[in-house]
Amino acid sequence: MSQEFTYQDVAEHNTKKDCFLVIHDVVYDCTKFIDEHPGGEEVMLDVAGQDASEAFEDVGHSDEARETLEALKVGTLKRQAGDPVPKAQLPGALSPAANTSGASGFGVGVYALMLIGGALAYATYTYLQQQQAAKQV
Ligand code: HEM
Repeated sequence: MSQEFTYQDVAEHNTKKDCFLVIHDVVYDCTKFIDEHPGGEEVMLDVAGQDASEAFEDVGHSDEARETLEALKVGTLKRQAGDPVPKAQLPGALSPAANTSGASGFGVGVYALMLIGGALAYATYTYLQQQQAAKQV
C-alpha cells in the first residue's frame, strides 16, 4: 500500500524524532535510520522534510544504500502547483547535459555543411579541368 503525501505533509516531518525525506518523488521515513546513517545525522537533518534527491545523488550512494531506502519507503509525493521543483533529474529526463548534446547536434550540421562544400568544390574543380582539357584538343 502506498500513501500519497503533499509537499506540505512531508515538510511537517523535519526533526530528528520525526524525519521524512523525499528522493525522486518517493517519501521515506528516516526517523529510525538517522542514528545509523554512515554519513551522520547532520546532513540528513539539513534536508529533513524536504526534497533530498540532489543531496542523495551528489554523494553517489551505493546500491546497499539504495536497498536501505526501499525499507524506509512510506509513500509517494503528490506534487502540487507551487511546490519546489527538484534540482536533480531522474535518469532519462531532460537535463542540462541534454542541451549539450543538442549543441553537438549543431556541430554535426556544421560538419555536414563542410563536407557538402568540399564535395561541391571538388566537383567544380574536376569540371573545370575537363573543360580545360576539352579546349586543348
Ligand atoms: C534515507 C536516505 C539515506 C540513506 C538510506 C543513506 C545511506 C547511506 C549509506 C548506506 C552510506 C554508506 C556509504 C554507501 O553505502 O553509499 C551513506 C553515506 C553517506 N551519506 Fe547517506 N543516506 C541517505 C541520505 C543521505 C543524505 C540526504 C545525505 C546528504 C545530505 C547523505 C550523505 C551521506 C554522506 C556524506 C555519506 C558518506 C559518508 C562517508 O563516506 O564518510 N545521505 N549513506
